[in-house]
Amino acid sequence: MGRVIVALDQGTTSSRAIAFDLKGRMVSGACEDATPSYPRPGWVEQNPEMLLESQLEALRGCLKRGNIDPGDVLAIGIANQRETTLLWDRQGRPLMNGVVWQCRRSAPICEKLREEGREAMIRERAGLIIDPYFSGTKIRWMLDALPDGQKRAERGEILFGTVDSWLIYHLTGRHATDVTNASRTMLFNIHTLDWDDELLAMLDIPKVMLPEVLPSSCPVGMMRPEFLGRAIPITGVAGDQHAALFGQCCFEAGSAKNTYGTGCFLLMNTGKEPVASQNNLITTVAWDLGGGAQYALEGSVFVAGAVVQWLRDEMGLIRTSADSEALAQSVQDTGGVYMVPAFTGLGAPHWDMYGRGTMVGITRGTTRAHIVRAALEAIAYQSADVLAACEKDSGIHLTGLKVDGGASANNFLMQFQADILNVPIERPKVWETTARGAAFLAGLAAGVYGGLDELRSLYETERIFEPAMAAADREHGLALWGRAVERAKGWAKEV
Ligand SMILES: Nc1ncnc2c1ncn2[C@@H]1O[C@H](COP(=O)(O)OP(=O)(O)O)[C@@H](O)[C@H]1O
Ligand SMILES: O=P(O)(O)OC[C@H](O)CO
Repeated sequence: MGRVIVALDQGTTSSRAIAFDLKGRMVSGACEDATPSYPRPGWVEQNPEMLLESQLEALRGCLKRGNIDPGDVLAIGIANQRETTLLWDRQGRPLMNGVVWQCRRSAPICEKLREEGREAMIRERAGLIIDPYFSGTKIRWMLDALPDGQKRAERGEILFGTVDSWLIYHLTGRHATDVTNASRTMLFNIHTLDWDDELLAMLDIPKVMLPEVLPSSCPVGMMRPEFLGRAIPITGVAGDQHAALFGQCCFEAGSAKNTYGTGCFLLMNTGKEPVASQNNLITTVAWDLGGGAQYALEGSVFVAGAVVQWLRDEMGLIRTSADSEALAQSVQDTGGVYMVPAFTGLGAPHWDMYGRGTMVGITRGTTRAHIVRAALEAIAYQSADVLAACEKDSGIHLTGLKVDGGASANNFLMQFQADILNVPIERPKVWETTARGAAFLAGLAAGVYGGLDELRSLYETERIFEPAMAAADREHGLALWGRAVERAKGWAKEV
């Protein structure tokens, strides 16, 4: 095996390590479960030690499976689930379970921020909407829950980080994050690219607990030799959705990708200036290669592939996630069933933290296949809502959308997505674009790649799904979907 770049992709449900050769081809990979726990309705947690251990296990597995000598690993790049909030002490010991991005526990803190009229200020500085999704209110909740939490944090005894920081801290000893991850905290000013004193004061979060903010492609530190027997440079870090945008080579303003993983994240590159959303999207830092930030508009949908998992694990309607494809194709339509999988509220563009899942239109004739099809269609409808907002905000009409993530393997879903958007869907040969993006970021800083043109030349399309639905059917479907969404809103306040 020749020389490689290894990407660590720490996601919501799995930790993956993937080795790429210098042409960006996957040469080895390993995956370990990173299962979250759900201690109360709407709460989602992860054990920080488990995140680290599963990631290291995946790394070792990837090298072993590919027969890769650690000496041939030129650089490591990290991509991670974003917003998930961890607190640890200066010995690196976690102080409690990590609060996962999907967790709703800080909803009351968000409500208070809304009552205080902070919306416009947060949107202007952080580019974000007030929602428990982002790290800031999670940190507040955690400091309140820990004995003497606030005082200890003020004394510098407690460190905060998203999953990238947690990994970097343990792998290198440095307390650092990158601009993309920082831009998801609600504490970071996306214009100055620095922590924002007013946002910190708003939540009473001591600056001393925050990591140093780095570009997404730069020398981060050396992974200590104790892990693989020799020191290896870490030279790329980005939130997973930003890494996927990069891995999809969406380098120009107006290019966009949608990742179908646990959730669905549609990001559109908007260039060197942040675009303020008028349609309930968020403005985020796409990446910084060291010469300033590139920005993106993002629509985040909380539940996408996770609804398929739920049909499999809780409802027992399918045996594997992949089975959903044939079952959905076994019926002509959903028989009038619409499912809104708002299990953890609704993200963009609705932002209803009290929304909950619903299904409408069930009859005695509704079958398992109808329900599975309705779930897959819901993933596409949610993405359509987000894309419509993206087009309105940017004034750009998309001529194509690149896709990736576990559920993008589903051909029924991809065809339905093309139909409902009326836009061709392009699926790349390398589906692990998140990992590929992290490897590209690391490879640029390590001097493996000469620049963006070289990365572009490595991109290969696997399949294009052309839209084939009549306009009237599309409009009918979207209208009924909109009505179903209205029914899901606010439900947690009723029960
Ligand atoms: N063929 C498929 N059809 C539909 N959903 C799928 C398929 N394969 C995987 N999934 C879903 O995709 C998700 C896993 O995608 P992945 O990109 O690995 O997610 P994450 O990075 O969020 O952990 C799971 O929720 C799974 O249910
Ligand atoms: O773990 P994923 O791939 O579903 O991504 C999670 C997102 O980064 C959350 O914002």
